[in-house]
Amino acid sequence: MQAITYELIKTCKQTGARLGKVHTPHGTFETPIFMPVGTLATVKTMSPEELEQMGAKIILSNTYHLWLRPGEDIVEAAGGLHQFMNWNGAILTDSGGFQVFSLSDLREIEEEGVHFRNHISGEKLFLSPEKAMHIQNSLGSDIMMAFDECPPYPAEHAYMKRSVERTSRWAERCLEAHNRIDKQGLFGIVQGGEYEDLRRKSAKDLMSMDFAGYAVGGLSVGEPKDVMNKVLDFTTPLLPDNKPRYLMGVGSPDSLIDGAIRGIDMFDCVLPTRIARNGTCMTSQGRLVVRNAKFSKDFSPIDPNCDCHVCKNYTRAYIRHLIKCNETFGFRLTTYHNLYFLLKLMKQVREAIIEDRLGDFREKFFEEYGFNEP
Ligand SMILES: O=c1[nH]cnc2cc3nc(NCc4cccs4)[nH]c3cc12
Ligand SMILES: [Zn+2]
Repeated sequence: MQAITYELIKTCKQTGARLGKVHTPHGTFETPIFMPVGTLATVKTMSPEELEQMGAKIILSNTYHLWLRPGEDIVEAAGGLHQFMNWNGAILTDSGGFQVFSLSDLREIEEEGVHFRNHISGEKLFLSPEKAMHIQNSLGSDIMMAFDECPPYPAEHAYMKRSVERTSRWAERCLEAHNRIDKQGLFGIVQGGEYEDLRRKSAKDLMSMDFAGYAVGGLSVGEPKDVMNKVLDFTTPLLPDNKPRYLMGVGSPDSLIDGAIRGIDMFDCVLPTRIARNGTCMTSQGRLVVRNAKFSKDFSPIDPNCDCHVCKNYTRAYIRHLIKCNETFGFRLTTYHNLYFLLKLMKQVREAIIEDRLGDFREKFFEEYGFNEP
């Protein structure tokens, strides 16, 4: 029995968005959904209890980081990642390829795998499809990602073609190495950059291999938003209706809505937690830099339209004070609110899909948030 199954509930009549359910060994979640990122086995400054309280159902963690520190053997000895970090919801782990390219130098890509330098100790390391699968098996994540190459943006068509062909061969090797079908689901990652012919080839290759779900990779790497939306316009329709579709690394409110409209079910991004730690909050009226002096005597909540625990109990003046004094509690408050804001946004997207009005919702949200698109 597959560990991960997808149930299509409804498609929005106004857009290409769809409401679905993903069943995992650690619970079921509705989609479209946002997944908070917990790279080092913690969603920075949040406790698992707070994540549960705010409605998070699935979080992300990183194979590369946990392999380096504390080591997959220690996580396995703890009984796996869920036990180690005391998180009972679902966990998805990225496979490490992207992190190697975005964090390490001295990278050599070969057919066998990637040689690189540990970005902390400087020692030489090697990661292959088989090794990435072994580490994820030890971590015990519910959803594992195939080992892929995410080429830089932009990339020549010739390079991208060779890269897609190798990523397809690596995907095959990941499937062969994946031996816990009943406990862990494996998603393939579609590459191909902005080239429709290569996206078609990548999707066709991966769909012939029958993964539990499909990610659209190679995006949110510096390309303009209209390029991302164009790639999604011709890529998501290629993917099967009965499997989850995951857009990697996307997390700004406008991109979440535009990705859902184009048929994406799952999103992750470090944005909400990263900007929170420098005192920037997402609100229904746009971004608010709460450390700004103009909020020093502002005793209103971060977002008057937000019903989160932070907005009910704390003021901009107090949070600004904490951030200015570099008090950890201040970062906890901005992080909690930002995550709650995106989780609630996706709940509103799901409601709009049920009522066939996601296009109207987009227009109203964009206008209030201040996105310049009409
Ligand atoms: O093709 C991909 N393959 C596997 N993991 C990814 C993660 C990704 N994360 C982003 N963007 C978000 C970022 C996070 C840090 C720097 S960019 N784009 C991504 C693309 C990929
Ligand atoms: Zn709030």
